[in-house]
Amino acid sequence: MDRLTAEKRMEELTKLIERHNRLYHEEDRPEISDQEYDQLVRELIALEENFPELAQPDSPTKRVGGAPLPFFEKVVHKTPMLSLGNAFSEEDLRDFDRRVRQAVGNQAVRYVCELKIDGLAVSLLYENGLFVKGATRGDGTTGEDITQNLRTIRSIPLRLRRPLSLEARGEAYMPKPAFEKLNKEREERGEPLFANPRNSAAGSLRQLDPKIAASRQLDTFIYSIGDLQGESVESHSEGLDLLESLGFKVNPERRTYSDIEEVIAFINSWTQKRPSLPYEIDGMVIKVDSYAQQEELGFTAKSPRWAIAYKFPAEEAVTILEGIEVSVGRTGTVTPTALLKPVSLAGTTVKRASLHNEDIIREKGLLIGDHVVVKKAGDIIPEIVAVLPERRTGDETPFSMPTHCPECGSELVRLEDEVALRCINPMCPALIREGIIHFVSRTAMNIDGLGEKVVAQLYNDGIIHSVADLYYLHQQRDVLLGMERMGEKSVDNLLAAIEASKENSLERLLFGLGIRLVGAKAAKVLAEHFGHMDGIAQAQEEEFTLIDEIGPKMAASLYQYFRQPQAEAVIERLKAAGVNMAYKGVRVEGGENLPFSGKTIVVTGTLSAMSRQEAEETIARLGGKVTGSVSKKTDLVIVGEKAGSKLEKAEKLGVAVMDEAGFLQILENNG
Ligand SMILES: NC(=O)c1ccc[n+]([C@@H]2O[C@H](COP(=O)([O-])OP(=O)(O)OC[C@H]3O[C@@H](n4cnc5c(N)ncnc54)[C@H](O)[C@@H]3O)[C@@H](O)[C@H]2O)c1
Repeated sequence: MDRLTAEKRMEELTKLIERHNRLYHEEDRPEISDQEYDQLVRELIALEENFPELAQPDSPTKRVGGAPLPFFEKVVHKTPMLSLGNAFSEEDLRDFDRRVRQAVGNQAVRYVCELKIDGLAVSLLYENGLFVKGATRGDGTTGEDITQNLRTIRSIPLRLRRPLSLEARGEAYMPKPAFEKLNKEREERGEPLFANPRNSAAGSLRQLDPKIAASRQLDTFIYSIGDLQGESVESHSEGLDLLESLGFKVNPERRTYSDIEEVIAFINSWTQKRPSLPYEIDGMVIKVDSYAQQEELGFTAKSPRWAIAYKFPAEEAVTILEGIEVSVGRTGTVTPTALLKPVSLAGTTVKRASLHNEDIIREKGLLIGDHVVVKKAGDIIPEIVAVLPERRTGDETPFSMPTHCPECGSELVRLEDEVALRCINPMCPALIREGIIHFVSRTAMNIDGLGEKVVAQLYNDGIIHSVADLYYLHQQRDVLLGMERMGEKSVDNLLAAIEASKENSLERLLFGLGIRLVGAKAAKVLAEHFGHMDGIAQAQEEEFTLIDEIGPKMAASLYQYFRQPQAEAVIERLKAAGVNMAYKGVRVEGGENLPFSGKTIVVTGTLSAMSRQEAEETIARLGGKVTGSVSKKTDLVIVGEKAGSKLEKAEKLGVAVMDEAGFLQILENNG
């Protein structure tokens, strides 16, 4: 970037940040998310580093908070109440550790890790054990006198257990239940809602009438001691212990470590556990424990060099909807997918989000170019949860769903009581291709080495036209060898996996055919009931409905499927290739012999080997019942990476827990 452009952008950023500071710190009504704000600040810092001569002495990167409100008495802090430097990654934390160790020479360092409570900083002055004055941080030098409001918070002792004079600093916050209750009441009264518990706590403490603050159920955690008279402490952790013994509420989730890697592990554990807390935390604070070392490290204009705030990755992010792509699935349903301006969300970059169906586009009033809020649903698939119409510029354009299939051009239809549009052309390349992808998938025929890309290539190049053609691929070894990324070894493995799949029990084949409405569980029931494909293919519609688990719609779908000449041809070709058509399990009523029979199972966290849906279908195939939440009735919880509150609950209730490796072992043992 040239100097002139940088100068312009820096001015622009300064104005923007100042505006958002005012809205957030002075008016308690932010318009953008903290992540967006932090992004603006990081951009300005980077420009100031690249063009130091352009950095302004009063830049918002060097200032703390906002101006105190005029209708409160002012309190000048004895020592400034500063902000904290930020860390957004493990690398940032290791850099902090390197800086600290460099500054203190070869001395050993101990860190205290604390939760970063999302409220507002308060200063509490005590004289001879009595609470005499309480203030906000304000601009760091001067805060607002909110003593009367602070007196209403029960966890702030009005008299200490010993008559000491000191300043206690901490965070005043609104617990989640109180925040939800407050916003519900405001909604009922038609008043504007608070954006988050932090802003509602700040708003409550800056009321002129203490009765209002008293009604807001605020709480505190105290995290530092200063100006202590007549006694002394040598370290931050000792200070916290003293505060606790004097009657302050100090957060119990604090730990001391000497190795930054232990600090990182502790932080990561909280990234997962934080939803279970009854109050909001937006990160973790890491502080050098020894006061002597803190002194050596000192301060920048805005923050201490001996502490850093690690900010959790965003669970929601704001970005721009750049377009909508429409694709056709194996059952012909047409699904729109949002194409997003790439944004970082919970540790990954998100570029696409599911929109499920057109109704969502209409309900949410989405326009191309809109600012949207994206969230990771169940921490895996991002989705659009809100549109921000107030951020429209007028350049946004509406989107309408196509009337014809983007792959085969035939007219799309809406089947009765369905919201989604469908392509009903059985010869549509999308339906066939996606159908083959489903057929080879882990929960169906489980053919290793046939990923989506390989299937798409085989189909697009005209090497296969249906699932049956897979079983004749050995006749085209040379063609396979000519494909990209296909060496001798991978072709051999692939052909062996296809050969092995011929031995699968009937339910896998039946599920793999992708008959509308027939999921893994129904396929199992049918296979068990009929024992052979021929029985199913020849059955009358009524015969299906006599089976408990099969409803009239599925019965109709099954009957129609087997009356199609293409379906008949595919099954004949599969038979001719030697694909097993019989049920191989023991035909016992209810399938008691399956590993998960009669078990209620919950899956939580991210599995590495398969999607959540695949896992659930597999469990169903193995006799288990999958539910969404953990209770006393749950028999087993299967946990993947980043399992959160469900794992905790299972542990609390004493429910059995199995990791992914254990789960995969069971799958392996059960074909
Ligand atoms: N959305 C917006 O428009 C907007 C605007 C301005 C600021 N902000 C948010 O506010 C931040 C800047 O505010 P800040 O200066 O208060 O910095 P900060 O929130 O990043 O960190 C400093 C504050 O952390 C708090 N804290 C909580 N637990 C603590 C603990 N255990 N030990 C020490 N401190 C603890 C203290 O109040 C302290 O003042 C931004 O990074 C952004 O997240 C948002």
